[in-house]
Amino acid sequence: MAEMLHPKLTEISFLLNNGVRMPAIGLGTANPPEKLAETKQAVKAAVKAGYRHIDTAWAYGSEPFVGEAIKELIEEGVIKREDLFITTKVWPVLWDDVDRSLNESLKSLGIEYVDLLLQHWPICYNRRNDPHGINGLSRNPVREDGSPDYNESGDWIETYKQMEKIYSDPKDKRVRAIGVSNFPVEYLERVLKECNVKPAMNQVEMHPRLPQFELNKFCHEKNIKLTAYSPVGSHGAPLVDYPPIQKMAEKYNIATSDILTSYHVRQGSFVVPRSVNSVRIASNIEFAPLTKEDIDKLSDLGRTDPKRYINEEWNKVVPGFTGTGPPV
Ligand SMILES: NC(=O)C1=CN([C@@H]2O[C@H](COP(=O)(O)OP(=O)(O)OC[C@H]3O[C@@H](n4cnc5c(N)ncnc54)[C@H](OP(=O)(O)O)[C@@H]3O)[C@@H](O)[C@H]2O)C=CC1
Ligand SMILES: O=C1O[C@H](CO)[C@@H](O)[C@@H]1O
Repeated sequence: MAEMLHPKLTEISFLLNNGVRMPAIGLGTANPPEKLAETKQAVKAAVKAGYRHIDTAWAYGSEPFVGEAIKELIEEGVIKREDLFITTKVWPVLWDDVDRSLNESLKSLGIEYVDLLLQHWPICYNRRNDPHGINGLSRNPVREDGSPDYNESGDWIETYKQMEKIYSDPKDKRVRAIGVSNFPVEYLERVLKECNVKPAMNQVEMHPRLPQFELNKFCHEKNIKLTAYSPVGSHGAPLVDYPPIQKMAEKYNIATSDILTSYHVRQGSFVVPRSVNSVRIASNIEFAPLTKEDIDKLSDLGRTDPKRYINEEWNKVVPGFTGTGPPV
């Protein structure tokens, strides 16, 4: 029997609810401090391997390196700015100053617009100066007793309202689409009720051990796309060594990481694996034609062995974004 030909994940894209086209797979850039500078060569390797979508954030400290890579790729004639899809995010220390956040991101990235701007977390922090922080601000401010320094009178919806104002101004060309990240269903419902622009995206931790059944159902019904972060289990890629997923990879004669990326794209979602290793960057884009039964089997791990990898102290105020996640 002739072998089936499949596209690479980098050749697949989906439309957002405002008509903007977004490549299905992007390179994650939340690199640890000791690997931050490697972001530049990672982005260049990714683009040369076919990626056209880069996921970054004000809070990552990786924007200047993403910017250097974009500049060189354009100068080398590899791509034009409009060939790339750049996502960045507003961190909760700038919850009430989206204009500043966006301008700092654009400056660091060396570009005039981003393709997608996300509210990173529905949280309001107080601003504290920190010369070692991001643009002089502490990323995760804490009080004397070590607890997160939330702004108790702040309302997280203010961030989204400022984002939609920028997006809706016909003279302001700085963002092509807006969305959110780490939003549970009840928070999305509030946005839909109180705001005018429907979020195009909700970026959340998602993989077979955290399949986000409820969010998938809600977002599908409302035409809000999902992006899966930490698709291989974040630092050290623990899901790549997870036996049930390895078994699925053997069936398809493909790398385990490709099962983990294809799992989302096969369901119409976006995925942003991170790597600074050019071999892994290029190998994470093979497409596995998973059947509905295979996807159901993988998602069942979210019932039998649920696990959340991004589980930080300050996430705990967001319902469903702590512990092993929402009940399934
Ligand atoms: N909105 C949000 O709140 C969040 C968004 N994100 C976004 O999602 C991206 C991805 O999530 P992240 O948490 O970084 O974790 P990932 O699940 O992408 O895992 C990254 C780790 O996996 C390793 N890795 C990647 N591919 C392979 C492979 N094929 N085989 C073995 N190891 C591999 C990398 O190491 P190496 O570099 O050595 O290859 C790195 O240690 C982030 O970079 C960021 O852009 C992430 C967390 C939260
Ligand atoms: O986007 C993010 O990345 C870090 C973890 O890598 C997390 O704190 C934040 O939500």
